[in-house]
Parts: sequence; structure tokens; C-alpha cells
Amino acid sequence: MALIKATGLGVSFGETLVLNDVDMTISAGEIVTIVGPNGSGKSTLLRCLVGAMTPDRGRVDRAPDLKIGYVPQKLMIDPTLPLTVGRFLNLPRKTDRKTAQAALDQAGAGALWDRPMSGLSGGQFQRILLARALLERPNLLVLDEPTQGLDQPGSAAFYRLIEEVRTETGCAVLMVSHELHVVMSTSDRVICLNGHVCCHGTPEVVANSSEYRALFGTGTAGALALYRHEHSHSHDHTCGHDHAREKESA
Ligand SMILES: Nc1ncnc2c1ncn2[C@@H]1O[C@H](COP(=O)(O)OP(=O)(O)OP(=O)(O)O)[C@@H](O)[C@H]1O
Repeated sequence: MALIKATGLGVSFGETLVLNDVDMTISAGEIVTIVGPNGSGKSTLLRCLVGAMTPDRGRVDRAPDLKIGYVPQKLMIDPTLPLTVGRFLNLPRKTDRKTAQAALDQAGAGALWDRPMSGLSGGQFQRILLARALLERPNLLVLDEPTQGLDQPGSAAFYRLIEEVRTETGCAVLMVSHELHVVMSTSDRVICLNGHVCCHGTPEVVANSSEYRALFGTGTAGALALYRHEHSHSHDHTCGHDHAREKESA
């Protein structure tokens, strides 16, 4: 059974239709990435999927054993607060040192236990957020643009780490990202969203689709160079809309 299955999701804010008839599933162990232009409804979809928001239309079914680990885009911490990594991992719930250290190790930040949170680099900070999400032993990791502010090598390293975590723990991963070419190399499946699902499938199928190219241009050829998963079949689906026109009129 799927970990999450969304059927016919619709969300409006006032007069604005933000999500329209969105269907998607996340199965155990797979890495699914949602890409889409600004304002295309990615965060709204994520919030509906994890249960942080109720859609106006459609339904979301979640597996009874679903356990989500959430890695936020950013977390503001008062720099004057004397908070070490170790103490941060004990918030809001106390965790024993061994479990917390294991999560830190898994997130590639094993040596940072005593470091002040305010002195961490962007990449280190994201690893600590990842470690905190892993504390609960999730079977689904959810990441909303987790590498904002990191440079490209830093982002690529972070996504490689996510893939390692998936391999080690078997958890599924659902991400939202703008860094298409970086994320594509990590993803099993990509969903291209623009209020509705424009196209979805393997990274290769999406990168080659006319819908994706109309939204993002053709400058993402590097996605294919980085693409390293072997798929013997494709799951192509396109909506048939003229996205070049949508983009022009936006
Ligand atoms: N609580 C809200 N009230 C009103 N409008 C909202 C609310 N949340 C989101 N929106 C609007 O819904 C649209 C989609 O927002 P959303 O954050 O889901 O897009 P996104 O694809 O995640 O964008 P970005 O890439 O910029 O983060 C936007 O036009 C946004 O202004």
C-alpha cells in the first residue's frame, strides 16, 4: 500500500485556485520530488499531504504506520541563545545521547554535538535539521526546499546524503525543490506541478517533456548528464495544456 495517496486534491485561497485535481502517491522507499515555478502550489500540496492543511476538494489517504520526519526550509534561531547542537536535538523532546548521536552520524554531522547552533555553516545547519527529523525513525522524510542558501556543491552533497539515508533506512523521501538538475539525479520520480500535475515520471521523462521545458526552458540539459538511475520502463503522463502560453500570460 502507498504511504500517501492523494486523489483529486483541490485548494483555493479566496478566488484563487491554487491546486486543481491533483492525484499522486508516494510508495515505501521511493524518492519523489515536486518541482514547479514559484507560486505553483508546491508547499500547499506538501501541507495537504502531511496533514498540516485540509484540502477543499479531494482526499488524502495515509498508511496507518506512516511516520513523517520533516526537514523545514529554514529555522530561525535567536543567535544570542546559547544553544548547542546536543541541546537542540533534545528539543522539544528529550532523547538519549546514543540515539541522538546515531542520528547525527547518519546525517553526516557526528562531530558537531558540542557546537553552538549559531556558529554552524548553512550546510551543517541543514544536517542538524535532518538529524532531528531522523530521531523519530520516520518511514517518510519530507523536505521543503532544504538547500536554500547553500551553494551548488553544498546542495549536491546534501542530496547525496539524502539518498544515502534512504538506502540505509529504507525511508521514502518527498521533496520540493527548485534545483532541478541537482535533484533530478537523486529522484526516482519527479512531479512537475503548476496548479495541476503538468507531467510526471522518471527524471528523464520529465526533463524531456514539452510541459517541463515550457515551464523551465531547455537550459536544464545537465539534468540528463547527471541522471544515473537505470529505468527499464517509463511512467509518462502529460496533461496536454499549453504551458508556454500559461507562462507568457503569467
Ligand atoms: N495561507 C494562504 N493564504 C492565501 N494565499 C496563499 C496561502 N498560502 C499560499 N497562498 C498562495 O497560493 C499560491 C501557491 O503558494 P505555494 O506556497 O503553495 O507555492 P509554491 O509553489 O510553494 O511557491 P514557492 O516556489 O514560491 O515557494 C501562491 O499564490 C500563494 O500566494
